[in-house]
Amino acid sequence: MEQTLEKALRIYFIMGSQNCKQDPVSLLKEAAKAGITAFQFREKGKGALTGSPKLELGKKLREVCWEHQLLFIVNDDVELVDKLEADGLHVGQDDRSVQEVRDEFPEKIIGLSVSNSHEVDESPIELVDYLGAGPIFGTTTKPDAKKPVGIEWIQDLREQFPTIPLVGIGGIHVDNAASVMEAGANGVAVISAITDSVNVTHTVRQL
Ligand SMILES: Cc1ncc(COP(=O)(O)OP(=O)(O)O)c(N)n1
Ligand SMILES: Cc1ncsc1CCOP(=O)(O)O
Ligand SMILES: [Mg+2]
Repeated sequence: MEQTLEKALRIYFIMGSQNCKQDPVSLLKEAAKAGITAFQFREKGKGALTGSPKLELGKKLREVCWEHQLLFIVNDDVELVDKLEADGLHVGQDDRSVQEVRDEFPEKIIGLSVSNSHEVDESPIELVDYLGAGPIFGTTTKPDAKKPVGIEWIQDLREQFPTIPLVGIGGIHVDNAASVMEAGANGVAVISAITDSVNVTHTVRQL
């Protein structure tokens, strides 16, 4: 990966088969051609694949990322990182600890979710490569999401960490993505903005 992580996280598409009304591989291809800059394989929740079907889908999605020089990040599933030769792993506050995953993957990109100051205070931020901040706006995509924190949370994090790569997540769509960037984020992480779009190419370009 030649470009900086900040630039690579600019349009960060997250998805699993459970989010898709169409074939996930075709959807990722279309989004990749339209200009997404990173992808997170998040096969999780109602209807998600497990075991070898999950692995096989992950391989196909990874191929698309390789073809388009997109970052390929795995959500939660530590076991899949090496199996899928992923560029990195995203963990939240209730997942494997940052210290453990950094010990296991010294060279991989590690992203961490932070939703409030307490989580920041309790997290070894110096061990992670980027932060996922949110949910910024209301979302129905993640049923167990915390309460929306607003773009003020991006501003707070940017003030506290002037240089860390930072993406906003949660309820981000074409009409509010600019406000997240203006608050200090390097990128927007989106699921339904793209999976529910009737014109993926147009949506990605607008984002
Ligand atoms: C970029 C990014 N930011 C935040 C999250 C959410 O992670 P987490 O809180 O662990 O929730 P799940 O996605 O695992 O349900 C993310 N996945 N990506
Ligand atoms: C995974 C995740 N983490 C916080 S909100 C969220 C869901 C984001 O989905 P959407 O972009 O559809 O609101
Ligand atoms: Mg998680």
